[in-house]
Amino acid sequence: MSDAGVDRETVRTEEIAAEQRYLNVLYGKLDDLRAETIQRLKDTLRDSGGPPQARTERDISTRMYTDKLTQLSAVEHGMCFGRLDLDGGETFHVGRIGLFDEDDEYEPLLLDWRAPAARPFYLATAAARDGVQRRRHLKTSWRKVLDYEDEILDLDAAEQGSDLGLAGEATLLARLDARRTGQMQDIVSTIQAEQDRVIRAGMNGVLVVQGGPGTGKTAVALHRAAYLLYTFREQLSKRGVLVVGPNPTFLRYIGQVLPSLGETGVLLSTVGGLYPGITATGTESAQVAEIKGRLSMTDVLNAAVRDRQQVPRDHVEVTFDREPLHLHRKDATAARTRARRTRRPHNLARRVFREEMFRALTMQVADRLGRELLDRRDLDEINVELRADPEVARALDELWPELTPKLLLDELLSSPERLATATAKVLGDAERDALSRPAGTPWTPADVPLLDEIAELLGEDDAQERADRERAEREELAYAQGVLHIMEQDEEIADEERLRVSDVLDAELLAERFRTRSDLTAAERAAEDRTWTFGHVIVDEAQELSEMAWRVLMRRCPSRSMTLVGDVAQTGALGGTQSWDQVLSPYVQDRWKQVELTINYRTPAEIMDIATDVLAAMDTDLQPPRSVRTSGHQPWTRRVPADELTTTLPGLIGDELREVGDGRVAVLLPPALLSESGQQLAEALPDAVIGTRPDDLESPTVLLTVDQAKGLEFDSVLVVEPEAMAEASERGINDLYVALTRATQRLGIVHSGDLPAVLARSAENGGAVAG
Ligand SMILES: Nc1ncnc2c1ncn2[C@@H]1O[C@H](COP(=O)(O)OP(=O)(O)OP(=O)(O)O)[C@@H](O)[C@H]1O
Repeated sequence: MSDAGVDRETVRTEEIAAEQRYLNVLYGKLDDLRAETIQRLKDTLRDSGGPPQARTERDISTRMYTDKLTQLSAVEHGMCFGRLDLDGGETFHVGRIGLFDEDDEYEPLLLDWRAPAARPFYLATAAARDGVQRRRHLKTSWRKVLDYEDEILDLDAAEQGSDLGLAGEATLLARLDARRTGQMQDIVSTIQAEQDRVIRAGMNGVLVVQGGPGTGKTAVALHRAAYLLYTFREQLSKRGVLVVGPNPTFLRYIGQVLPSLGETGVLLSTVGGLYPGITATGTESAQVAEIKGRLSMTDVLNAAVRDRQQVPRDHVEVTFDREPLHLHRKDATAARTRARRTRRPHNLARRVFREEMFRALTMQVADRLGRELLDRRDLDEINVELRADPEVARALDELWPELTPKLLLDELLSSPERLATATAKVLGDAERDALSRPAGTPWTPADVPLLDEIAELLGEDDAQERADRERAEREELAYAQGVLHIMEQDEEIADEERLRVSDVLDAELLAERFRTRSDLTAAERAAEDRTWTFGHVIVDEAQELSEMAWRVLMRRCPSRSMTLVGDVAQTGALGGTQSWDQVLSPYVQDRWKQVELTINYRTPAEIMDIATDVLAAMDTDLQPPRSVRTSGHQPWTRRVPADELTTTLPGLIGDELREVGDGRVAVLLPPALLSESGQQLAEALPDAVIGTRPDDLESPTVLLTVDQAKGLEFDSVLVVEPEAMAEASERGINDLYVALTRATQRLGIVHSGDLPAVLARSAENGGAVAG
């Protein structure tokens, strides 16, 4: 090594040692904070009894300290990842949380990445330094500093910088090249400038983030949730943030990102998961889901509800007081008109209908007895008796029943007559018949927006339910208090010296007993309450949502403080979005803002070249995102006779598995082929699964449809029968684009017929290499 080389090495070793000393101080601080929080939690848990107010405060403290502990544990790995050296000689370290020095007037030891002062770490460039001289990315493993990357922001650097304007390029590329684990990782240490602007955008109004595949939309959406909770804590901790993803597998994939960012005030859900008490496990064709997603379903549901407000053809006869009593068409029609005129939802207007009917029936009975002989009190008595009569009640229920959303929708879809009446003005015969299904069929995700809509049309007479809930809460509270009391009596637990972390874990479990009460986070409460409104709503893969799904989300967010991320070139759902304007204008007219992400962090340039041809074949003026890197692997194609596909694929997949080592391989198949041959393929390979459950992504090989792979990524991807994929639906070409852009390293295309014309370049470039 030359002298200069030796010098550089010495400097590097010294710098690493200095950073290590600093990190030791930070971790010492972290340990102190943990110990202090554990102690406070112990004190809170030991303290029991007292008036309800004191208990409520204790519940809140328990939650607060438990949350804090979770947060302090989540930051252990990679707590400090960067440093900024400013013009005046000042330096700041940046990390996953903020730490302060109490002994030095609370000087910051570590800046939380979300704090305004940390912003130059993401935004400063050589051309716009913002007072920054040097940005340093630290490479650490747990508490150990391994290395660092420095960027000197001066004019020379400005001239030499890459045209993508990347910050911390080496650190970024190392992260992007890493093997995938089946779980998304946070990007706090390498957020890029265009992403930072989205993450830190103001909270008012609707922000649409349009970006091609791999531009970090999901990552940005999640970091934005964390940023908003940090910055607008007061506002958001009361109402919570809702993050909506396309399916449970995707939620599982992103589920770990937020806790590691230290946030718990967020509800992650699909639209299908937003109706409390329902797990939408049913499946149906894309065509049926599309029909259910149309805005015109509001007319169908309105008609379905009105259809449950009947009048007799002439009259209905019941026996009251051993005499016949008639519910006349004329009276019922008048009662129905009055009830409908109130414009109240069905279950609340029902009261008006019944009042009117009881009044008419009272008069009928009075006439029978001789009305002139009766006074007010007699009439009241008759009215009370009529109300108590089961036969009268049954007859009135026939005319205007109390309904639940589930009952109404199940009875609507399983009754050809009801369906025909409700859809008469809206659907043709074929579409109507497509909706028909047997009673008790499991709920599908597309049913959920319908149930939500019906819940609005029916209204809830929930007085009884609320009373029951409050009683149950009181009982649980009493139970938990009892347990705490027993703990307190226990000498061992009361002995401070003997309490250790394991005791606190038990206590955490105990605190779970308080779940349904005051210590619930906004997100937890929201999950149990259909009418909850959120402080902010973030929607990922927003292009997939139907018009009916948008109505659900808009109901959950009357303030319209929303971030919608998506890519209209990737829309797969038949009822999904082609234009953001079309989706949003009914709710906010033109009062929404769009920003674009342009850099692709996932798909290497070799693969993106091919995907770009597919994008160009779509009817869109969208630009493809620019890849930050090449992988050195040309995509390959392989033609295999159709009847040899299932026997040849295992060998091809095996080759890819060897290439990616401990990484992940995804095989993307057209839905028909997956259901036909998926089982046989999965059995022919070790550790291969058909991806139906959320944790299947952690398997080395997973077989999926494009729809299931949306939003996900893998080290290597095999796209099987691209022609069938492109022709499977109206949006097939979009699906093909999605399929091609899932790989972080390698792409193979396996086909039995001719390659679709849009993929001609893949055969030219990579050629038929495999096998
Ligand atoms: N600034 C960054 N630093 C490190 N990794 C990043 C950065 N931005 C994005 N990534 C990584 O790039 C990959 C793609 O990101 P993400 O899934 O968020 O993209 P997307 O736009 O949602 O893609 P798609 O539209 O295809 O679903 C992920 O592995 C993500 O961690």
